[in-house]
Amino acid sequence: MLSAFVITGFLGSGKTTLLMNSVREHLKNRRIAIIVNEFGEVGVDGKILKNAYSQVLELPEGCICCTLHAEFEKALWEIRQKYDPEVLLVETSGAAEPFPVMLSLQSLGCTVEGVMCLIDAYNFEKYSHEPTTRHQIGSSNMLVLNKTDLVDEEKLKSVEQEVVRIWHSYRLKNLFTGEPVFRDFKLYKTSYGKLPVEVFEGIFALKAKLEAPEEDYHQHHLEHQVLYFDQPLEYEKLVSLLESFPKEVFRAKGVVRVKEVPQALVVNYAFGGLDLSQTLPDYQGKSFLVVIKKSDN
Ligand SMILES: Nc1nc2c(ncn2[C@@H]2O[C@H](COP(=O)(O)OP(=O)(O)OP(=O)(O)O)[C@@H](O)[C@H]2O)c(=O)[nH]1
Repeated sequence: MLSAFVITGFLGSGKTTLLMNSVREHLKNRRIAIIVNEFGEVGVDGKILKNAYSQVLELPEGCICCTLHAEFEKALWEIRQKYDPEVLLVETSGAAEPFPVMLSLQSLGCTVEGVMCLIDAYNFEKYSHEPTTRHQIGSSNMLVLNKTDLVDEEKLKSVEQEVVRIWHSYRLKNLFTGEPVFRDFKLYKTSYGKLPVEVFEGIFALKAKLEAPEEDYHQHHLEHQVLYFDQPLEYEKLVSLLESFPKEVFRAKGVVRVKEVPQALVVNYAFGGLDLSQTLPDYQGKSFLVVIKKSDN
């Protein structure tokens, strides 16, 4: 049996960072394969992850929980044939719901060892009302309150209460028996996705056999646009561009060359916060920025 972990959580909550920090540390002696899906046709996470892992398969166009369902199953089959991994990690796009992914994993013979939902504790109230967020939390058995370095005790406590409340209201149930799929959840508080080794030891494995729901309940409330830059930008211009985004822009990410820095910069913008500290020294591709915003309809 191939062990699989699903890593879910809203846009910018820290999924890729968790893969870089905890997973790499705790599963370093295992044969790992990663499937990463992003919202938008250009992937950034895959480029970052390929610096750290040899077997990364990107599914950038579309969402693996709805339009890319068949491609996800094909990718899963291929990755098993090619690499024979011991552990598979699926990073869903921040706009995806994990349930259909769990279902595919089970139906293709993987053991779902755990579904981790990353919560951005700092920005949680800005996206907690999104239906996708609620389903992501309710479909998980590990709730990871991330970015705790950016919040005080009081805020963390209120985020925790709200997350737990959502889990109870939206927890996954077997459609036929009405039984909850996960009897309980485990809650972690961390920063930069640093988790204890127990998370990766298979102790939270999903025992229930999942059944497919009949209705298609997943809807996107997000849209995206990709901006390409032919020439390196001035650093200040890039910062002004990012700072000029309206609040409907939840997330922007990309790889952009600027005049002042020799390596391409990884752009990480989430809910008004900007991080330009990471670089991709070997990046040869185009300069681009994926901008994800709440859709008007
Ligand atoms: N301060 C702080 N920043 C964090 C933490 N975890 C992640 N970040 C930053 O948050 C930004 C987004 O992190 P990612 O790991 O790319 O988030 P993601 O969930 O993979 O993003 P999407 O794939 O777009 O949904 C990056 O700039 C990270 O460095 C944390 O615990 N504290």
